[in-house]
Amino acid sequence: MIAKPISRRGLMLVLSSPSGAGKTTISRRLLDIDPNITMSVSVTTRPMRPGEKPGVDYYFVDMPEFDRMAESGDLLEHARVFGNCYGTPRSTVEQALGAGRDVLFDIDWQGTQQLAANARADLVSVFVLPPSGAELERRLHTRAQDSAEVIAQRMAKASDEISHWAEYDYVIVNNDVDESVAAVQAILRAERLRRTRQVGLPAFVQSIQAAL
Ligand SMILES: Nc1ncnc2c1ncn2[C@@H]1O[C@H](COP(=O)(O)OP(=O)(O)OP(=O)(O)O)[C@@H](O)[C@H]1O
Ligand SMILES: Nc1nc2c(ncn2[C@@H]2O[C@H](COP(=O)(O)O)[C@@H](O)[C@H]2O)c(=O)[nH]1
Repeated sequence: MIAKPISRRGLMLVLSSPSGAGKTTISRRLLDIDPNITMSVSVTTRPMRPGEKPGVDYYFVDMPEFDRMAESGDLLEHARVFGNCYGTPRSTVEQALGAGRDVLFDIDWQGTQQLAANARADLVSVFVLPPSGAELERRLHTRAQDSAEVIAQRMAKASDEISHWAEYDYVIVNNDVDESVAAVQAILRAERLRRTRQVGLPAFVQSIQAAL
């Protein structure tokens, strides 16, 4: 007889990195191959980039709306990054976790610290490093979505961002996208098997013992 899957708590998988290291690229690939993951779509006051879709890449809001959400507790975490405000809507995350789904976050170190302070047991954090500073700058230019001024501003902040690498559970160097995606999948696989996340284990073990 094949046993029913053991129920488990969903986890919060956070990817952080300096801008341009590849979080979005890795996230999209993970979402394509793993149906158990829900992406947390953030709200932001930053202008929409060419090709971005509202409600898919971000919920684009103005500053008064962002302040209203932050003040009414609608955001699980929020931070100012590169002069704009970003935050994670609470409701999607809570619904997904409640349904035993994993939630993927593309957020910075400030947001990760807030999640760690409020929900450490559910958090799995991964810091994505670029192979080098020169390659990081090349990627920001190749993406061709930000002005030279915005790229210069993000490069100027890269060292500060990277200084938070040691606060994360895992660190990967995004040299090759396939390898990075495989590394994050391996992390996910192990973290899903943690005893404390498998909330259906006591009942399952009891059912085995009862039949012995
Ligand atoms: N391993 C890789 N090798 C080469 N290019 C890559 C790699 N990973 C991502 N890229 C490219 O680098 C650019 C930046 O990637 P991406 O937008 O995923 O970065 P990000 O970390 O999400 O940035 P941001 O924080 O600004 O949102 C994109 O053009 C992407 O195609
Ligand atoms: N603390 C949070 N950081 C966020 C959130 N959404 C995105 N981000 C981070 O902002 C920068 C810039 O993103 P970009 O899309 O403008 O390039 C990047 O480091 C993201 O990880 C959020 O909800 N909270």
